[in-house]
Amino acid sequence: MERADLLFYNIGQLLTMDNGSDGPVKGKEMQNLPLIENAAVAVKDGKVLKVGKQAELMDIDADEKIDCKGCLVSPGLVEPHTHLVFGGSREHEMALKQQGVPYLEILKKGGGILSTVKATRDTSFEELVDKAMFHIDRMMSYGITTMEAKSGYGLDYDTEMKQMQVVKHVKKLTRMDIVSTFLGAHAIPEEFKDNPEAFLDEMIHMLPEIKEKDLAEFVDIFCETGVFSVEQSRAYLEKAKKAGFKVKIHADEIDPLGGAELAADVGAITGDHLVGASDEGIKRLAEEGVIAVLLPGTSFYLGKDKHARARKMIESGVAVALSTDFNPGSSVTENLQMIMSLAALNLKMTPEEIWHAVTVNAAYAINRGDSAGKIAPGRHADMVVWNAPNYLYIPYHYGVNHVQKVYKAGEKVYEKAEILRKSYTAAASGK
Ligand SMILES: N=CN[C@@H](CCC(=O)O)C(=O)O
Ligand SMILES: [Zn+2]
Repeated sequence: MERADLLFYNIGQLLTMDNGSDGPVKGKEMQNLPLIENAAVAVKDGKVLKVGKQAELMDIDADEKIDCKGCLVSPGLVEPHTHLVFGGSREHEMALKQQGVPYLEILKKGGGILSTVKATRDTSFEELVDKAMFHIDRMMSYGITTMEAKSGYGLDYDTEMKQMQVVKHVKKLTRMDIVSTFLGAHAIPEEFKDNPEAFLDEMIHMLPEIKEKDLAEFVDIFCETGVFSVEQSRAYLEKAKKAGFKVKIHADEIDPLGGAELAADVGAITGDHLVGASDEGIKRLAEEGVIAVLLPGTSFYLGKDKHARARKMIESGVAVALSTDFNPGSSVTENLQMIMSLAALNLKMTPEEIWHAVTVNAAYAINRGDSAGKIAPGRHADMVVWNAPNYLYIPYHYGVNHVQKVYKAGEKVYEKAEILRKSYTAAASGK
């Protein structure tokens, strides 16, 4: 008899996300959801041993059998765009936004990103580690098992290095898989406000050391009005590629500058935000196979009524991924399930497309397509057992956490706590 360490059984719906082929799932293909009903999954040595109909797996002898009670089971969610490491917080900006002060105006006056830069420069390594761990744990509780983390709140050598060293350090403290991105070009610091080119040169000079110390896999830039122009971004990313990095772009987030076209031109793995992406830009993303990382929580939180054109992107053959954009200014949430609801409501994505966007496509967006985002034999058993009867339910019931249990490489890393009802149920029954 075959032996396993774990057997997940009585799974009502199992989203394997395994369509038998490699690469991100593009365009209309995102509608075809790889799903098995009445399923089971066997796990051995942290890896998936067998996946199939329950009847085919019940003769496997397992040390631990996990009754999924007819619920939904999916791969661990993948979060492809976060600004994880920062000092302080910006709750005071909420009132400014309510008074109608635009996001880029707050930045121009030295607030926004620049106020977090000041706080991050003033925060110790140890405090940043604790703070990052707090947010990582919360993301894990929402079902995320693989994520990306950007620097970008230092804007000087010491603090950018500190942020990336924090990420390197927290990787040793958590079961979360974390992919690091250098976003030194996130804003123009006060010291360089009249000479952005010199600032970009400073950031470029850091690249060999970042590479040598293995502190980041990706380089990213904020291409936006009042931040870095398309031409500055192009030159910067070309140099980053020469230094051996994969590249990403904060593109067309607020103003439509041609960031999507730039992402296609430079062969970026992803273009992120893309709220203002042009028709031509979307066409080019599809042609060049650039993954669109959409962040509907940011449009929601900034009070915008303009949203990324997900339907147009999918109809044009683009692979779409979704993310929280977790950061202290434009999207303050670790809840990727909430983003799934916003993608349904504001981006008009279907539930089938949304599940692709938070698993397999998000994994490819951070170069983890080979290891995350699918439940398939030989892969790490990163799995979520949901308190939900089916996959439609998660975007439908919004704003709350539906996770029952999270497993990372076959190890349980989170289980929902029970409400302590004993005293009042006893009182109600007169005992
Ligand atoms: N737009 C640039 N960066 C972040 C916001 C960072 C911040 O406001 O602190 C974003 O992706 O939205
Ligand atoms: Zn961002």
